[in-house]
Amino acid sequence: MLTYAQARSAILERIVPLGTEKVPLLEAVGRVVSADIEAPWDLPGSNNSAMDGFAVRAAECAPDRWLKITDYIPAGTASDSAVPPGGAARIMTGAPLPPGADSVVPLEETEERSGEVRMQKPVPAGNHVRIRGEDVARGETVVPAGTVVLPPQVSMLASCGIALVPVYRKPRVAILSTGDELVELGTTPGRGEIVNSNAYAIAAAVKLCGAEPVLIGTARDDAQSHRALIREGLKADVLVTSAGVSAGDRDLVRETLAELGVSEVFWKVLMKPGSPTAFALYGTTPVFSLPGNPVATMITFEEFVAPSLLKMMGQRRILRRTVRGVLREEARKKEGNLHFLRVRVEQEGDRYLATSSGDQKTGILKTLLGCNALALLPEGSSRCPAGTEVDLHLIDDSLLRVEEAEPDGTGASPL
Ligand SMILES: Nc1nc2c(c(=O)[nH]1)N[C@H]1C(S)=C(S)[C@@H](COP(=O)(O)OP(=O)(O)OC[C@H]3O[C@@H](n4cnc5c(N)ncnc54)[C@H](O)[C@@H]3O)O[C@H]1N2
Ligand code: MOO
Repeated sequence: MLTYAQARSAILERIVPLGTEKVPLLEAVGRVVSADIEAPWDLPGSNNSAMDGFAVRAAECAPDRWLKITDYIPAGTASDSAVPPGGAARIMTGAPLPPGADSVVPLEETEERSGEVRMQKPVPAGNHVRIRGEDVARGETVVPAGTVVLPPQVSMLASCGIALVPVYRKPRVAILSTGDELVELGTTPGRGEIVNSNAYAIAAAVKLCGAEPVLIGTARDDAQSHRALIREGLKADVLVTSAGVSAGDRDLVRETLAELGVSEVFWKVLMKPGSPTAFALYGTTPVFSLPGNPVATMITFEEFVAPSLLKMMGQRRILRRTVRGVLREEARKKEGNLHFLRVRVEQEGDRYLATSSGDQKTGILKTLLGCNALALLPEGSSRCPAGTEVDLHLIDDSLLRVEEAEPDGTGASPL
């Protein structure tokens, strides 16, 4: 049986980025640029004013000299008439500097009388002038391949007039539930039945990765139903199945996959929850068979599927931030398996302290809601006393945010 680390490597070394596509600028947000993007023009496109004021010839601006106002250049216009010696052009922020002018004097540093203006202090050449191309030169790479598109990239791409952005494709992830006990959301379960929550949990996690979930339904516990839906699922970029993957006599997922030509890379991992996980490939299409217990489903998604989807989308940061931390209380486990303990981590100075979020049985879902990290209790030990140092996979970023929003929503910084 593979260790968790071996299983994760066995998966990730087989995952390759999907193809690329060009999408409208706003659809590129959060996605990864697949080719270097160059500026088609200089930014700014001309020498222009950084202030509302007067465009002047600096050398003509002796203190107490009145200059004739010869032009008016609001933003959005451009003037070809040169500022004559002894003249000044009224200019607004962003408007191109007229010929002859080499400096701008802000309004508040000037004094005006009918048709004339005087500068209150000496004017250096080049004052408040933005030089053509000083931000970006035409042909310069403004967004390199591999960059995640965030608002600053959007600002730059829009400034460059780039309406279609080359990005890695989002995988379509088929989600297949299995089991006769499942009823759909909206139906009250009868005796022996449960709601198919895994399909929704997996879909939510797929969405948060930036990929596209496709719920393809529930396979009943018979070979024909499994075959039909797995065939359907294999048309997607990724297939994720839930349940039917352990030792039960109605666990049909693995044998149906094999029958349909899907090659298994591994089954079973030395981890808890999640030991019956299987991973297989259909050509290059990854197939993840996750165990059915909802906590095991979520943890194996988090540890195996999420990094794979991110890698397929060209992301370079595919793993959660891992820090070393200390258990506040003793934890017991079975020797031989790596245990993922649901914990709440708090930072005290430069130390991370982890407290169990409650009952750790795989059947207890509640404690997954209350945790912000998974603590990895190593394979070799059976007892981890308080104070044991462990790896912590931080599964939400609340540790990085310090300001709390007020209940009315005020108080939180948007950035
Ligand atoms: N003899 C053995 N029995 C079990 C083993 C084992 O190694 N030998 N492993 C146990 C472990 S660990 C897990 S985890 C489960 C995983 O089993 P399966 O993946 O085959 O899943 P099922 O048995 O079909 O279901 C397990 C559990 O999850 C519930 N479930 C299933 N689908 C959904 C869904 N879509 N939404 C919500 N809940 C779901 C299901 O009702 C069961 O309670 O096997 C142990 N047994
Ligand atoms: O390992 Mo199972 O995945 O405990 O719940």
